[in-house]
Amino acid sequence: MPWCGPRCGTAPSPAARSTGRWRDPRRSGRWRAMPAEGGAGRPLAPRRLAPAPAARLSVAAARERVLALAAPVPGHETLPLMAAAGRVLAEDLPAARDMPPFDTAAMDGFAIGPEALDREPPLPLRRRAAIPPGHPDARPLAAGEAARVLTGAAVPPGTAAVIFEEGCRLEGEQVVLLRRVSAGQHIRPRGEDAAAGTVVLRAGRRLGAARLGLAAAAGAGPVVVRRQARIGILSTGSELLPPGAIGPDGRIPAGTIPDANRPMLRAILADPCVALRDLGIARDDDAAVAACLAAARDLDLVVSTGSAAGSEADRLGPAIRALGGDVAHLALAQRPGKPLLLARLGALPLLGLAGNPVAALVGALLYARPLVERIAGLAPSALLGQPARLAQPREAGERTEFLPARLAGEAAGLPLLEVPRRFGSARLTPFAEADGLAEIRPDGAVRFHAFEMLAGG
Ligand SMILES: Nc1nc2c(c(=O)[nH]1)N[C@H]1C(S)=C(S)[C@@H](COP(=O)(O)OP(=O)(O)OC[C@H]3O[C@@H](n4cnc5c(N)ncnc54)[C@H](O)[C@@H]3O)O[C@H]1N2
Ligand code: MOO
Repeated sequence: MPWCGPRCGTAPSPAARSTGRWRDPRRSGRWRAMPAEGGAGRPLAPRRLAPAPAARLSVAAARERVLALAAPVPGHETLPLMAAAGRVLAEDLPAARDMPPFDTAAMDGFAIGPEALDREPPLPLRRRAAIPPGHPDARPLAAGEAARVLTGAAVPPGTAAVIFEEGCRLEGEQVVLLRRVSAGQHIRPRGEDAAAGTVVLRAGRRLGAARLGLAAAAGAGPVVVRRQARIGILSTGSELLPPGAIGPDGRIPAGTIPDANRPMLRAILADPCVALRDLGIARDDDAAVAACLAAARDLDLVVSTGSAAGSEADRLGPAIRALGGDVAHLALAQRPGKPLLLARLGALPLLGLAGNPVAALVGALLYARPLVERIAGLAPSALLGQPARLAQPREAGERTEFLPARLAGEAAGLPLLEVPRRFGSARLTPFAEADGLAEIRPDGAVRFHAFEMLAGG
């Protein structure tokens, strides 16, 4: 199956035009019918908004347009630290205490005083009772004493260094130092990581695992974070059945297909910074679309699939216009996912992805996810990818292609990608074995986008 309908293949050559047939370079040996021109051949849809190829937006330009659709949410909330994993800090976070809060033993061993530093071994010292972590001993170290300390314990006042136990021998009540010790050895001085009051985390940073650990180490209690981005997900199309739903006879009713897009959107947009609202399926009539959008008025964004191309059955755009909103249909220089709808209904922005499931998947990864990140106050993930090679050479198309790709090893230090022989914008089966997307640009450059990097696996 080709990526898309007959209107969006590469342009036929003059020779092909003369025969009325043209060759699809992606299906060697297979021929497709020549696209109808003007009024000849099959009837055209009464109103279609796809601009001419020259007006198609590049992936980078489309991302800019999409990211301009909405700003980061302004609201804040205060959460206990343990509930703030993955959230975005709304205020700078200063250390509540010195880090570490006291001079700390970095080894199991013995705390020694200044008189025992840099001395020729063996050096006998009097052994003092052990200081375990969490049980500080405020008595200063006397001259000639060595206090047993365990890693993480506060060293007693007057400690000049810690010698680890492997460098000592016990003889009755004595500890004999078997090597020279220099000042400060195996001590983590109070405040060496940060002094109390120092800002250790800036507003706007996400509290991922490491930063959450840092916040906890800095003594943070409740933290002020950005409120979650409220995102609605909507499928459009009268042919859709809710995912998992089957007819009473156990079969899918004639003419219907399961909604494959909402589960994908849910998985791609799920994030601690996001509160997702499932807006369900809007049938192809204006009242049904309006009812779904009425349940979305308090959201920060709706991401929909289907109805993006603007045929007469696509009611999303007309329904938004009828409600007083603005709608723009874009055509992108990419495959799949050529049509993209941007809309605004009052304060509510809407991003409409193409309905074919692979187009919806690619659109959600390339456009919806970065926009949701921006709304949540995160930096939108860049579409970097790794330079890669294809195991089987492929002709580049006029548009940037995104194909399911399996990692098949490495060639000249680059990931080697296998792309299935048969794929299309309505075929999800090749993704069963895919590790990510292969991006093939019109100039032939190939990039690999691992699902882990795109949140799409
Ligand atoms: N005359 C033209 N026809 C089409 C063009 C074109 O340029 N001229 N573009 C084709 C391309 S490319 C795409 S992509 C689709 C995009 O159309 P829409 O976004 O308006 O999507 P729909 O028409 O609503 O659906 C397309 C296709 O996808 C199936 N679908 C929709 N939603 C779901 C879902 N949630 N789960 C599973 N499958 C879904 C739907 O049944 C259709 O088969 O338009 C082409 N046509
Ligand atoms: O190629 Mo369409 O744009 O099937 O997604």
